[in-house]
Amino acid sequence: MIHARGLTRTFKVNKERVEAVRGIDLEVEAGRLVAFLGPNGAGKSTTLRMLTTLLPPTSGTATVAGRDIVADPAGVRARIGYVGQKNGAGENFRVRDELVTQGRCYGMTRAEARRRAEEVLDLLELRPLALRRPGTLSGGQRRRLDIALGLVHRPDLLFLDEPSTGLDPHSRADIWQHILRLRAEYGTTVLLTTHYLEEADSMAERVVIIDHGRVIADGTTERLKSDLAGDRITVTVHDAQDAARAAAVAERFAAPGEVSAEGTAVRLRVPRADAALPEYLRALEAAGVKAAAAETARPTLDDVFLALTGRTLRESDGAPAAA
Ligand SMILES: Nc1ncnc2c1ncn2[C@@H]1O[C@H](COP(=O)(O)OP(=O)(O)OP(=O)(O)O)[C@@H](O)[C@H]1O
Repeated sequence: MIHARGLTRTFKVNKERVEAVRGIDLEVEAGRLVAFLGPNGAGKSTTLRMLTTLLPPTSGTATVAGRDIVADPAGVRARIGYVGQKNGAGENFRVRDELVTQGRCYGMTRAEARRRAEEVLDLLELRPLALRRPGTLSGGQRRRLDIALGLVHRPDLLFLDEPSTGLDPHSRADIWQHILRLRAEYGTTVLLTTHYLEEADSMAERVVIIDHGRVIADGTTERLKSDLAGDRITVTVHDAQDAARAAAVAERFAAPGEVSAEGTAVRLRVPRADAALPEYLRALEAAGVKAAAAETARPTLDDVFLALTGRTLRESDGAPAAA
């Protein structure tokens, strides 16, 4: 559905060059839900805007929904939906009429556009709001209208730039339910950007982490976590002497840099805690060290970002992008 090779985009601001995107390769198969995750200024929106033909690339090539983004931008646009960060609806029409007008813009007859407007009103649960003006809708309702507008022409591929940013937790969960339903019921391919770690973690099947205009990791959340961050095991023993011995035993299960002892607690990072913990506890017993307590924790995507960059995503948010 998306094949991109070496996409770059440079902006000139006054006399300075801002390298917003520095060479992105991307393959997305039909029916997938992919999240671009990265700090502010990482290049997520710029990449999306190139893939949706809103912005020409400085270099590189891409086909989206089978059409070349440079040679056939109209062909791409006819086959994709794009929901930007800013609201797509105007203020002049009521919700239903906005949808009909959108259909007309895509060349539908009036009757066809009306029929499709009714379908998307149901799809995004907007029917009770059909006669309202967009300006009177709540943030979450308005976002649903934006998504409905992006779906009027039945695109196979939907791009969503920060679909849940600025919404309260309830509305964010609601938007996600709609996105997941689109994919489950209609097989729509969805590529979205987010900087909400927890959302990318729990909702997306594949996460592409972008930093300073480059893809620094790409895979399922499970894979990224076990390959790049690993699970944490914390074992508490009875005194500092035992902790030192437990740390020495831990080095059989984890690399030396992944083991630490502090007071009576020993921490280690391993690819899979469920497999390693029983063995570690047995090895401690064999070494004559008694464990008082043991716990495991799955890594977060922030741990993955930290392992890759030495920074946390939260720290990076709001930091100016490197040029
Ligand atoms: N039109 C523009 N002119 C100049 N610089 C731009 C332009 N658009 C984006 N940039 C710069 O390119 C870099 C990447 O911006 P982009 O919006 O793609 O990041 P992002 O990852 O989407 O960030 P956010 O999460 O804040 O939306 C930033 O340094 C930004 O200031």
